[in-house]
Amino acid sequence: MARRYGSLGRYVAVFALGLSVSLINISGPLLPQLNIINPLTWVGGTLGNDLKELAKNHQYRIQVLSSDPLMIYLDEFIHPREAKYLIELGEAKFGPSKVYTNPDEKDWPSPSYRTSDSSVLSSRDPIVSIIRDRAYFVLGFLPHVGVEAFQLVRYHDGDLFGMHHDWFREALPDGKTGKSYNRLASFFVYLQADCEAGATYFPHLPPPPAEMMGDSEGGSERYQTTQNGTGLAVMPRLGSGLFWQNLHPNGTGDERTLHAGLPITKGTKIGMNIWIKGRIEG
Ligand SMILES: O=C(O)CCC(=O)C(=O)O
Ligand SMILES: [Fe+2]
Repeated sequence: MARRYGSLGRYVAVFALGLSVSLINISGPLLPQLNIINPLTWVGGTLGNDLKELAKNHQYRIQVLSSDPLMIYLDEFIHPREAKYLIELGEAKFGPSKVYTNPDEKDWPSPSYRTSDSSVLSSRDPIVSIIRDRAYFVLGFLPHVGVEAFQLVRYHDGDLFGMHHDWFREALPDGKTGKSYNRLASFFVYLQADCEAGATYFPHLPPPPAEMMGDSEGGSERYQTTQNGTGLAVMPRLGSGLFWQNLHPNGTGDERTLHAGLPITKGTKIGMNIWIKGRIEG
């Protein structure tokens, strides 16, 4: 008996050795597909968690630029690493930006009115989701019913987006609920600002007061006005941007939120829109 078990043991040992040799043989070519044991994937995963931690703990500052309409400067709202990540997320999906035609703007759209490219980001992405929560925190007590998918907009040399409102003349049906909504508020944040000019310009907003322009915080790097001192021009700065309210409390669009992305004269500017949905009764 003992000898029979002994020889069986030898068979098992030889079989096990053969199996492990064949595993060694196949593990080479298969390695890149096996996420758990591929060291490169593992390092990538670690970096992802690291970015999530960074995103969850990110701090920013705010500054009120106007109370009516509500306009808030978001100082370093997005970390440069988050910005890089979001651009990479949208990179492959850029296509010519669309323009919604409003009935009262008769000569829309002309090809030179909006020359940028746009890309919609996946709402399921974990970093997008952390930033969405950050935006919701800013909204605080403002009643809202959701957020559109984040939209990147990219400008190269000479590109622009002419004067427009972010709100719609006619409320839109919400894809999920079918109920009408309009864009209650907008976040517009610069994810890349390697450009000259290209301010976001609001002709009906108050210009920055002179004392803010020369302040120790570098006010003039953030905001400017036109030569004749009308309107507010917010300069592209990586990670910073604006939050403003588009609708009056009764749900109608605020005409004073008219704005444009002025042409950039050199380089690349990438911004990200986060549009907040407000419920429209009826
Ligand atoms: O590019 C800008 O500065 C503004 C962009 C904008 O207003 C928009 O995408 O709705
Ligand atoms: Fe806009």
